[in-house]
Amino acid sequence: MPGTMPLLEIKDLRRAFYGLDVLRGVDLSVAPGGITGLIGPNGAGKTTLFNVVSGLVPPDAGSIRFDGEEMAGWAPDRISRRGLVRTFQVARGFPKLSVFQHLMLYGRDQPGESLWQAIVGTRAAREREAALAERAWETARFLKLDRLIDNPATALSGGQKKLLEIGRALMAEPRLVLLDEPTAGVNPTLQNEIGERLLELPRRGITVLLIEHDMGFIARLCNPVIVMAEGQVLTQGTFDEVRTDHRVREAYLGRRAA
Ligand SMILES: Nc1ncnc2c1ncn2[C@@H]1O[C@H](COP(=O)(O)OP(=O)(O)OP(=O)(O)O)[C@@H](O)[C@H]1O
Repeated sequence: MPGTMPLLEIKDLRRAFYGLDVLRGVDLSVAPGGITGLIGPNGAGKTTLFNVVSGLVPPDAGSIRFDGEEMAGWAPDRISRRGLVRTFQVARGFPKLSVFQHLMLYGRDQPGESLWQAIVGTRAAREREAALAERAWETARFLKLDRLIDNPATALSGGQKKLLEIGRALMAEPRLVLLDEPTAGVNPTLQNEIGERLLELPRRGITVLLIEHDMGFIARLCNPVIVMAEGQVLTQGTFDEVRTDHRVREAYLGRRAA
């Protein structure tokens, strides 16, 4: 939308590893309220961009403004408390915990909660725990994981694990979620299911930026689509615009030929 302040605005973001320039001056912005796709050939720097934006890897240079606030170089927990949360390509987890426990764990680190209150079991802490449990249930229902809420997370299928990973991000009450390949390795039925859930997020006030290699999924969900290649943003537009852009084709073909 013209005139709308971007929710996320990245300028000239740079990061190298052992002399290899992986992010070579990334400029992009994400408007609030939609699902933006981030695509590009393997090695383009997409996951590294997520790592830097979420605070896992500090940038060498550049600016990351979220909702108008500069957060380049901040620690991950400070960033997520501000409402910018990411998921990982390979869902990480704790083998012994149930779906419910996983969700509760990720809802915890909220402003206003103190460990001391939790230890002494004040009324405020009990109320907070109850509210958190309600949110865990609501999140599980939203993702259709409620039937499985007491199961160990390890017993979930690959696709259900992906849903749980999204659920953990939602427990942090984000305003922006970065999803790294939310449907990689998932069967088509569950992929559709995940897509349907994601389409709901903007209606709940959650903006989405997602990396995906499945172009059908990108076409169905994402507008705009940002294309990265060799550590920079190559172009952006609707899926059809970028699909027919010869520079995008060359970037993909170039990598395959390499
Ligand atoms: N911590 C690191 N140490 C060294 N090199 C790294 C590190 N993180 C990323 N790289 C390198 O950065 C380059 C870009 O990787 P990145 O994973 O960001 O690309 P990508 O676009 O996400 O690719 P894919 O689509 O395959 O996931 C790769 O050459 C990778 O080896």
